[in-house]
Amino acid sequence: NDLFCEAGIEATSSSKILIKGGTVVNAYHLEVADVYIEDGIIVAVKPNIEVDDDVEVLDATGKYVMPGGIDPHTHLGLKAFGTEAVDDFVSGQAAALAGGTTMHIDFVKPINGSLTAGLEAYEKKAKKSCMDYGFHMVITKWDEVISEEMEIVVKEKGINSFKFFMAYKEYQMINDEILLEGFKRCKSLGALAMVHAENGDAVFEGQKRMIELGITGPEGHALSRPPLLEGEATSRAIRLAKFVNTPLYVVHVMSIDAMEEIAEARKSGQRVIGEPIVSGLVLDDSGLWSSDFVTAAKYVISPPLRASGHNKALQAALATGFLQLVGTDHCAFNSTQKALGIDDFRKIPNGVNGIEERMHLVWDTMVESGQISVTDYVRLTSTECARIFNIYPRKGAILVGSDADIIILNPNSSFEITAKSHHSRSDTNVYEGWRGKGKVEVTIAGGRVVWENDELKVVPGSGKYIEMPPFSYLFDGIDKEDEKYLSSLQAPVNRFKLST
Ligand SMILES: NC(=O)NCCC(=O)O
Ligand SMILES: [Zn+2]
Ligand SMILES: [Zn+2]
Repeated sequence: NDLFCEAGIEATSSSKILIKGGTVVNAYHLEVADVYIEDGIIVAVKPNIEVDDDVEVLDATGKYVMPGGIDPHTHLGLKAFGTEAVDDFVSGQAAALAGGTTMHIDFVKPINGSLTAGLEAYEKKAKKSCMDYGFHMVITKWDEVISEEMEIVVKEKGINSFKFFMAYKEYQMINDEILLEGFKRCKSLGALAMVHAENGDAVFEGQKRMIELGITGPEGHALSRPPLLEGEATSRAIRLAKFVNTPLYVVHVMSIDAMEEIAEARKSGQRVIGEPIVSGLVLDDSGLWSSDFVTAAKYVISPPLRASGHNKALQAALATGFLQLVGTDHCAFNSTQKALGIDDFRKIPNGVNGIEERMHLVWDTMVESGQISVTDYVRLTSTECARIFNIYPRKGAILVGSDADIIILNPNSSFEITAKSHHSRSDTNVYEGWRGKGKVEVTIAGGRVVWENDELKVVPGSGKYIEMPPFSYLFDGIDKEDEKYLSSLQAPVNRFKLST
């Protein structure tokens, strides 16, 4: 549970690795094959590869060899809620690697609205990275400077997504006018618009209502922002994205209400991506009612965990294609930080852990239970994220030429989650005591074995910043839809023009 990266424990493994005899799984195909890696790149995937003695050989017989997980939604070292998240790019990444995630995409928070200032700060935070990472950018205000900065970060800094908060009225909520401006700018740059979808004005009202009733404990958090407020904002964002005709990504889908809005939009042909997070998939709101404040407060996240039933519906939507990939929203605070809200739930820092647990919990809950196939697992935890953020097949695949970010998962082995044994700096874990089947026994990141025999061997500074180019597949054909729309307006445009 120490800081492995800071301790400077060097990876000992060779730059040439052969993974022998495992079942190699990609998003739409699996086969028994060997995987040969040299200098961080996969150079061969086929049966019976012969190698020299200087090659490290890992036996994967009876195990799955899969692309490392990609977590599309993390907040490492986030400064918010009057404090700073405990997991930074050192401990958060150590945790990720121990859980089979080899890349994450973190949200850059602007400084006084400035994107470039925010990005500089995050570049510093990420310097000691021991795994690959990318950035999304948050938009907190709107003017010509921000609009120009958006172009710079897309064209020069490798960022292809922007998030808009429809909640957090006191900090960073934007209104519909800014949402529209932002969506238009995203579209012109080929960048993906993302939303935290809750009606922030109504949440503010709901919070006042709870405080007036004397409900100050963690349960007040969930009671003040019910699913209908998530459904309303999701529906509004979807409709505004349709009006602009740009793709939309809804982060942390926590309720049936939001999920059904996404499903309806997708059924009508709209390009909307829905990202459930692992806490929303496997937990419910019951923990918020614990009589012990530390226990209850650890479950505070926005949008909140919902009543039992929402989680099962989100799992079903993920299994059947209405939702597309799984994130974590990893934003860990320890119990002393959560205690900032001991007298008022509005002051409890929002966020839960998950970066280390996601791969195991999705396996246990979705594959082990029989809801999805092993190939689906790879698609939902890795490949689809790489496609959406336009880095496939460099990431998200075990193909010749792909980065050697690989896990070996033993389906017959088991795992247990505890705050004592996890690698996060948090003193609590929202999945405390969870036991399940399917264990990530080996993690290879950037061609090095970084997790093996329950031990981390990571190299600070070895993680690379992954530039993500604009105009992912989600933008294909958007121009044709625009042309259709414009030609449908020809008749009214010409209606009162005199014929010459
Ligand atoms: N989700 C949450 O409660 N904390 C992190 C910030 C956000 O994603 O809203
Ligand atoms: Zn959020
Ligand atoms: Zn988040």
